[in-house]
Amino acid sequence: MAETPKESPTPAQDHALAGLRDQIDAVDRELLKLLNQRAALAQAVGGIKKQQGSLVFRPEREAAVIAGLKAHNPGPLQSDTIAPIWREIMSACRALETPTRVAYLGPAGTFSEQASLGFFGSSIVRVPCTSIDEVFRVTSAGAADFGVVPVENSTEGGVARTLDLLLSTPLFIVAETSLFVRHNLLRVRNDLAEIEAVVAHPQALAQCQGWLAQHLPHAERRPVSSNAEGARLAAQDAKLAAIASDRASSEYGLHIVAPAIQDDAHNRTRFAVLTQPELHPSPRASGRDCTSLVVSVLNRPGALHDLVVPLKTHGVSMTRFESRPARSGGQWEYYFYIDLQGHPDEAHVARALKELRDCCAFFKVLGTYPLDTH
Ligand SMILES: C=C(O[C@@H]1C=C(C(=O)O)C=C[C@H]1O)C(=O)O
Repeated sequence: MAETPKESPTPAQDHALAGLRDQIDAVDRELLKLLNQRAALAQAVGGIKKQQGSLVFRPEREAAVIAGLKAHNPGPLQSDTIAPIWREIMSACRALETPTRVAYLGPAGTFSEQASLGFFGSSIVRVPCTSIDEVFRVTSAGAADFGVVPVENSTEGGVARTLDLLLSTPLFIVAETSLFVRHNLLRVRNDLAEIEAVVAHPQALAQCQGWLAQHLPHAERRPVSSNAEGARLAAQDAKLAAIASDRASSEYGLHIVAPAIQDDAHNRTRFAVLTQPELHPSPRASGRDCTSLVVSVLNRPGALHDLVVPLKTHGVSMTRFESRPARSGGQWEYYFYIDLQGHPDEAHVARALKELRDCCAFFKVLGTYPLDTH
């Protein structure tokens, strides 16, 4: 189709443009001055924290900063853009207090990396790991200050390995973050012919199974440790196709043969931010908090009903309830992963938790933290 010929700019328009850009330059210089003022204040906060021996990162404070700005945003900036902008600003301020080391499932280009950078901003020390187990190990050993692990996906449900490790390690959750997960079919060639195998993380294969069954019914599904690892392999072998992010396509120089092939258009993954309890105090109440628990009950009639009674009595909402086998020698016993709305510093939540603890054979608080601020 022929392009509509554009009018050439008039001298008046050119003059107006130059004037507006001069104003933008002046605003940018003012912003830079203010950002440096902010950074100096954060450094001063860092000095006090050092004297107190307390940690730099305060997820509840950062959540409150973002919520406050969103509530007072006069526009025209859209509210959704406030969180990513301020996460970067706070990341740069935090880095002046101390470097933050963040472990996640790598290599470069994974959704875990994207979630980590989205949450902590880009002024961090990246610690990519080869498995979810390694993220837990590295964080437990103190080689990273925080670990970021996928907990659940809106299509596929809980990430079994994360749930099992949350139960058995002392790390606790200090924050959550979620990510829109858009999977693409990536390949060296830009077509669907002669694909022998699709290589991806088992979660990604599962999230795209409808599309794969329709378009590549005969290709083998080959699970690998991460989608980025799949992309790396596909970059070396034209018979392979990977399922991975836009970022991975540029990282490994692959064509996006088919974009957005996930079966659910609103596919999201929720990640937990973990740390060692002795290093980091549990976040204080922010007003919009989640408390995650894992419990088990004795196998007797009405046990599950008894679990929810304290929540109903004290008006505490349960936002998630998920079971995992307890691996108790084929006894059909379960651990229940429960998310509650609220913080134990709130009296009604504390009362509900106490009564809940009394009716459980096993009870562990995995963490209490501010809800995700998009
Ligand atoms: C400056 C602080 O330290 C960090 C940086 C923050 C910021 O830049 O606003 C907020 C919370 C902390 O993660 C603070 O605790 O206030």
